[in-house]
Amino acid sequence: MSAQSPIVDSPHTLIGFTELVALLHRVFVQHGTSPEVAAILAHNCASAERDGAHSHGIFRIPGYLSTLASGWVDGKAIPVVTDVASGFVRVDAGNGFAQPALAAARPLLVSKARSAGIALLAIHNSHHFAALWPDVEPFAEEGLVALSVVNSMTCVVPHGADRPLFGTNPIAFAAPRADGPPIVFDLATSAIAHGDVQIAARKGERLPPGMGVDSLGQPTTDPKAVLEGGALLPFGGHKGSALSMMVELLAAALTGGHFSFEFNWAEHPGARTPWTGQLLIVIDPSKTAGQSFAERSQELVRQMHAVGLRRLPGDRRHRTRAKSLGQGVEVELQALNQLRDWAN
Ligand SMILES: NC(=O)C1=CN([C@@H]2O[C@H](COP(=O)(O)OP(=O)(O)OC[C@H]3O[C@@H](n4cnc5c(N)ncnc54)[C@H](OP(=O)(O)O)[C@@H]3O)[C@@H](O)[C@H]2O)C=CC1
Ligand SMILES: O=C(O)C1=NCCCC1
Repeated sequence: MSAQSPIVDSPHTLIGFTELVALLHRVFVQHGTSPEVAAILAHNCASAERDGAHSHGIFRIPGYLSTLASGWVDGKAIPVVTDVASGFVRVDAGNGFAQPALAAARPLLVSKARSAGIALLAIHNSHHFAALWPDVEPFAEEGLVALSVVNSMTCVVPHGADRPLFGTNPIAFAAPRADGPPIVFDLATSAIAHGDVQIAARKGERLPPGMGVDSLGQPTTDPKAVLEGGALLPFGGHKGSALSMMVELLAAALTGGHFSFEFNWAEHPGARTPWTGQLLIVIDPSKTAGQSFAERSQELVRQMHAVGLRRLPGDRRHRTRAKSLGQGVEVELQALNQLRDWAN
């Protein structure tokens, strides 16, 4: 199995979303996951590709497969859900992927959020290698507000420090609104996601200034210098750094997962998935808001548009999604052929 895929800027082709999910399902099963885990990861990965979230779509498949081959992650893990307290659910992902752990705990989490108004899900012993928005958006589609954080692997220098410690540590948020898809944002707390640095390196592009440092800690715009011994910076200086620290605390310390600097995959060549933790908070706004929350969030959007805002977070994804569902998902031909090989 080659880790050199996909080739960016190669010819593209179209594939139906359902066909892509089925293809990815076969790829995962062929490479050691259970059919249940494969179904969740395939849908997640195809959704990212469908929405144009390329740094966490098909681009990630070689990393998933080399990780499975290395024995670093258990592709057949069965998550263990514990009902801890009225608003608190805990899942041990069993050294498996985080998304099946979330799926296993979801019914209990939603029922607690609906009865208590708020519920918290702590996932530990888990691997998250994907975009975070697919974890929160479905809650908002059923009228709930959701916030999630996950920590990754050490590659970000805390503001004011000399060496990397934090992960790229994304934060995702989703809220329903009356006249449109949920409001969703999902952002790395690093100046750029690690996946985008890899993509820039493959394309031979430079990074914008202020995103990374080389192995000597000197500012660089060379993505290879960042990947080969260098590191990333937090977005927004001390502010992004504080948020990244918060993600470490919530996603790892509070869940019982590893901090980004605590796991060591050196003895598993090919391992790419951070072995960390994830936190979700789900709120039922009907319990807290005096007026309809969805109407209030719609009003906020109206006012943002009134002051000239043209793009909400999530707008680009939804435009790409609509196009993909109409014409098919645009994928690199070489990457698609490789997936077909891996599926057989
Ligand atoms: N699993 C893991 O450990 C990690 C995963 N990641 C994932 O990497 C992905 C990319 O992260 P990142 O590079 O920070 O994301 P981006 O900087 O591309 O986007 C961040 C958010 O801002 C929105 N946005 C971007 N540009 C604009 C604009 N001009 N106006 C309004 N909104 C805008 C995006 O919406 P839209 O999507 O519509 O463009 C998105 O919600 C995320 O999905 C994240 O979860 C990152 C780090 C670690
Ligand atoms: O893009 C990133 O940054 C990451 N994505 C998946 C997990 C590792 C970090």
